[in-house]
Amino acid sequence: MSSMMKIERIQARILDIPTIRPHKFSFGAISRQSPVIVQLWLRNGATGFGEAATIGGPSWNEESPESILHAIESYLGPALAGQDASRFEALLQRMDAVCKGNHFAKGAVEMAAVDAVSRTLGVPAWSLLGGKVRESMPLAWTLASGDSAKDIEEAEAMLAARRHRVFKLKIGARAAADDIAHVGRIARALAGRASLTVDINQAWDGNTARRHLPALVASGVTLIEQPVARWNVEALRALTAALPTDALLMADETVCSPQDALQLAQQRACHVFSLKVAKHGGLVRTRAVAAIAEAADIGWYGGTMLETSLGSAASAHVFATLAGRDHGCELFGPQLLVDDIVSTPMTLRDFELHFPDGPGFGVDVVPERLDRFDRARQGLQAVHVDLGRNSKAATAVKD
Ligand SMILES: O=C(O)C[C@H]1C=CC(=O)O1
Ligand SMILES: [Mn+2]
Repeated sequence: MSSMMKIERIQARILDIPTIRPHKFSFGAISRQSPVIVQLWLRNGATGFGEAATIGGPSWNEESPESILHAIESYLGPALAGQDASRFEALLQRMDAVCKGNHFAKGAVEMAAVDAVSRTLGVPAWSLLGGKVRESMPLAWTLASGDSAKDIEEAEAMLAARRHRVFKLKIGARAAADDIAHVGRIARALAGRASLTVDINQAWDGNTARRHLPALVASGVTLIEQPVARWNVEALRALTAALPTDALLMADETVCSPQDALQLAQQRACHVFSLKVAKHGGLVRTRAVAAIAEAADIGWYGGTMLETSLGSAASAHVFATLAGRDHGCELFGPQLLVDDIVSTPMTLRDFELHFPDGPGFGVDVVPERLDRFDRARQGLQAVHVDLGRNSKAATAVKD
């Protein structure tokens, strides 16, 4: 069997898919996503797909669609040619030997290998990842238009359609007092009908966070994500210790490797990990980070890098297998994009995302859609985050 599972070829390409509206972060706004889609062929004729999405080029962390494509084409793909695709850990070790870091790129390749092997065996990917313990999860939606009235209108529509009742607000681009007022307006409008979380995406220093987190909790926010820089574990520790008991502090950018997870656990520097397949470097390593969460009595959240239905379904497969205490998920990337690359996306019903079964990740990529959004075919340039007039970077230049 294993010679049948040998990797014949790996190909990657960048897609550019517009978002349904600008999505604003503390560091700028995006109006398109540029996922890298990997296709992997086995000698047995089976094929699998993987995805790595970044946000605003390399604005979220060091990796960009271009760096991911380059790492796969020049290093990871050649290192894996002829290898047994079913030996996932061995593939990771080989990729680590030829390429330091580059977790997003490795994650996309490993995802394609898991898909191809699952399809060869005719089984769902979750069965190779430990077996599933859940069929669905509550699905959050991010309100990030930058305008309180528009965000409230959007939330009302989501509630009426029974799609989402957990809303994550992206803050940190404006003065903290303006953000607190924005969160307060939305909290009052949705009181008793929805829960609210905020993601500051590293925008605050420790003192700003210490001063403003109590007001966020007082207005009803129950989960606070990455308020300070990813290196600032000491501030995360102090904020976690001081947070009123109604709310939890969640690490995102700080928790990538199992070693990051262990450090946060040892220092009790958060209550929850946001798990994301891309930043952990694949499905297998997502499980390694989740194991540390469980052992340390830290909760987990099913995070997203705003992937298409492909990367979202792959994430759903690993989230389906995890033990420990979960705090819902945010695999809403497909709903934020104007179009999709699979024939039938995952089902969203009664505020829950229903996880697909297999074979593979249980979603089928439509080749013509890949062609339609292919950056090379569209002749588009690299995506840049829009620094806009609200951003600190733009203000700093003006000042
Ligand atoms: O969590 C992030 O930092 C990235 C992403 C996830 C949801 C969203 O709106 O942005
Ligand atoms: Mn985040």
